[in-house]
Amino acid sequence: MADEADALAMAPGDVRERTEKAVEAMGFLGLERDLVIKTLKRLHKAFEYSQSMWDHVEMENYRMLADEALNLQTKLEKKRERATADDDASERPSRNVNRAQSSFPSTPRVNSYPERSAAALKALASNIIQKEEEAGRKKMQSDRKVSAQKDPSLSLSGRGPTPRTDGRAVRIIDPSEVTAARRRPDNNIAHKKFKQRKEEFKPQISPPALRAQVSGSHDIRKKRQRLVALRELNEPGGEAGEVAHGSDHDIDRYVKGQCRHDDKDLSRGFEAIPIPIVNHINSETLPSSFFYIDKSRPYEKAFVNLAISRIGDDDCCPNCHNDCLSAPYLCACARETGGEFAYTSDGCLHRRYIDQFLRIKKGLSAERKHYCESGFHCPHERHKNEENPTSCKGHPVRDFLKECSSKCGCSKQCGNRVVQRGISRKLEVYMTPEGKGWGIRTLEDLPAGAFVFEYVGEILTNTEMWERNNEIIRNGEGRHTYPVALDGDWGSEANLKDEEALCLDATYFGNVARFLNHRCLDANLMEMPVEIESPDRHYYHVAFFTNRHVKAKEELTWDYGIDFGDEEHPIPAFPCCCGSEYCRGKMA
Ligand SMILES: C[S@@+](CC[C@H](N)C(=O)[O-])C[C@H]1O[C@@H](n2cnc3c(N)ncnc32)[C@H](O)[C@@H]1O
Repeated sequence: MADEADALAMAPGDVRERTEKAVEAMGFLGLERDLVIKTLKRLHKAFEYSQSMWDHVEMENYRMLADEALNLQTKLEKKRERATADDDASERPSRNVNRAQSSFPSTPRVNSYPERSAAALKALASNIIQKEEEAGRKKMQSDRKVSAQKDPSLSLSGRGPTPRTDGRAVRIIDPSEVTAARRRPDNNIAHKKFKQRKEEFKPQISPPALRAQVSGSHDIRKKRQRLVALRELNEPGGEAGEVAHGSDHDIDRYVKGQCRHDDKDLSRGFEAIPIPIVNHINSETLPSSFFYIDKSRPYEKAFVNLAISRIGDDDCCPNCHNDCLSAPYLCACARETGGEFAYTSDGCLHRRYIDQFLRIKKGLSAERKHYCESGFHCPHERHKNEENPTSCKGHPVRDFLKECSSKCGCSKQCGNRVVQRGISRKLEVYMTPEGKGWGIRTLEDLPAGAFVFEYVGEILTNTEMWERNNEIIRNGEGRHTYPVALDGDWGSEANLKDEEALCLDATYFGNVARFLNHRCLDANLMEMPVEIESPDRHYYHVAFFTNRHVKAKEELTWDYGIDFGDEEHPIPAFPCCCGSEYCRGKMA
């Protein structure tokens, strides 16, 4: 029974349901969904991602959540006010995280809800946790006394809380102690506001009805649904139990969807060919915080304009039929690639692109570079040291591939539509034996120039990406994000703002390319920028092609272009174990 209750608390469906209930309850107070989700994340973190957070959140009609949401609202309002003031004072907001943190003014605010810092919230949570543990210990001691009287061999004296299979300690909650620990003086504004709003709702919803709506814990039907969901999650490949190790992103994840990886097909049928997941090395499973998507999507603020009206008559071939490659004339879509299509009739990238790539890699051809016009406004450089930015080190000039698009008259099978048709090669995600974590290998021989996959992820502005990285640094998670800058055209834009420059991040949402490992210099894949829907090259596709023949079962690799010696980079590079004779990132 105890196990069942425990497992119930960990079921992702349960977390999602509880999140929704909390959002709904706060909606009655006029608190917005985004704010509530953010607050839940803060609480989640403050409770060290323990599922016991939910018990506290749901107590007393979500009183704690209402308090914290109002705290956060005040904080965000203050931040917005400050940002507006800063905007007036200077044109560009600060990007240096460390400085931004330390220079946060702490001016008291009049007529606002008292603000609580993350540290204070953490202190509050640890106070509650301590109380719980104390209560748990007391309860265990008394339980032990009873059990010892019944069966002396069950005595666990001196061992502390019972370890769970997931490594976290079980906390036995005594609600009366917890409530006492959280009780606040009567002049608690949030509580008053909450009570007042509850009064306002009285005519429409009686307190028991509200309670049923916001909690559902007494609703037998809901309980049964939870149990069914739990049973499903306990099937092989399910992720029951993983939630206990969740991060800040968990709540987002449960709001956005569930991540259950199917060992038979990572893509859940979204790709034409299934992508199996195999692990013959250890017992690790794929990260549950990763969700497979087959097409890139903007995260929040990225401006991606794919309007048909932006495709000019010169950028498409409306008069073509079937296959542009076998037409007796060269259509407009070949003009972009120098009057020749980029693909051969067997669907591979033309040899000239591979040769050019290899020449550049081997240093035989000078890499052409674009330099940001004003030098010091390079998005790559300016965040490193805002006070004293380094000048633009140049962006490689990329030869874009251009595929036929929605305004072209050819068919989906046209030879100039390779990347947009998606993955067509047999691939496998597997646990690498060299300690690189998961990797990708091909299950079939691939000729040179074969399209393998594109890099799919969330489309973020540079600002959003830095915020995401900084959050990871602040949380001391020691994790990496997996962004790829869409910098193919940065060099041609003067004063490109961080709010406009884009990148793809596949850390949480992405396709199989997210498991592509790095190899120094002699990797077998090369990346190519591809223009499909948008001729402006602000947003484009990053496609991977083989640069040589690759044998079945070989790992697919890419040279990330990491500068392993870059000490200014806020996230240290991983010690490389690519095994290449040209390795630049080996540990000493
Ligand atoms: C894009 S992910 C690739 C998938 C990753 N291996 C995984 O298990 O999720 C990049 C991360 O993989 C690991 N990695 C990639 N190439 C590596 C290499 N050559 N040596 C060691 N670790 C590597 C690093 O941890 C890096 O941050």
